[in-house]
Amino acid sequence: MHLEITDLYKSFPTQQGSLSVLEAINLHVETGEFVCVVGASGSGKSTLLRMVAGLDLPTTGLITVDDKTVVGPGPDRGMVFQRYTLYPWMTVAKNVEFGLKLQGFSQKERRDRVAYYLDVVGLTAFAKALPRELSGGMKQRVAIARALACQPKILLMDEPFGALDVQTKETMQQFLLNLWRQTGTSILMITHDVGEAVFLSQRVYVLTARPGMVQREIAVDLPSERTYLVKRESKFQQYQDEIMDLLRTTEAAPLA
Ligand SMILES: Nc1ncnc2c1ncn2[C@@H]1O[C@H](COP(=O)(O)OP(=O)(O)OP(=O)(O)O)[C@@H](O)[C@H]1O
Repeated sequence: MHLEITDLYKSFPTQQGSLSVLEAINLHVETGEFVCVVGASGSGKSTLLRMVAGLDLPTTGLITVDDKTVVGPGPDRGMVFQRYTLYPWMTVAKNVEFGLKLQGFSQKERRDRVAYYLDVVGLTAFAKALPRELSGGMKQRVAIARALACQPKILLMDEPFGALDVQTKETMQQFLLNLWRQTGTSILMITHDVGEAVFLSQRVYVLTARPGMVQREIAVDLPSERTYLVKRESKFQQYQDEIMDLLRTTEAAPLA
């Protein structure tokens, strides 16, 4: 898997004229990498991820996955959003199965994959539960299982733990890190939580405030087997401080 974003610009038409949101973005993710993009609110992080998902198109520039240009959504990219996007009337198992049905997998293949990925996220016992019976963290685990069930080449995550309380968030970060190590999935995640980015990723792209440009690319040289204890190490703190300082140095351009 090779995701490449080349010279990407994105602007939106507004009543005051064109609003430039992203400029000159160059970014890549390789097989099995965990990469985070951090930036201030409004720096275009969600817009960037939506374009990688094929839900919106760049104004200029190119996004490719394995040399194929992204022109719309596809099963090679799985998406997990901040807000729970489960179908409330479907059981956990049916939610995970949904994308597989759309893709025309046989009943047996669907059953096998649902069982496998519910096990991966530790929710086998909740297969028949409805989303309203689950905690926030559990709902996000279902959303992750649903995305993984289609066996995408890359998982795209938009602030997946942004709506969770601090403790659940920490549990989910550890869960995601273990899952990433077990499955070898490539992950591109956006977050405004700097500590989360350092804890999870191998590389971090730091965006400037709007318009978002890549201000710095930072390789996180911490062991890949991490627990919360790594957050107490001085190296972790140094990465966190470096990124926070970068974020402080830029201010958003005026809206008009
Ligand atoms: N469809 C749209 N039309 C016009 N402007 C838009 C549209 N989508 C996003 N924007 C603007 O683009 C800018 C970037 O938005 P985006 O949601 O990508 O930022 P973000 O970095 O993800 O922010 P946050 O961290 O607050 O979620 C914002 O100023 C937003 O108002």
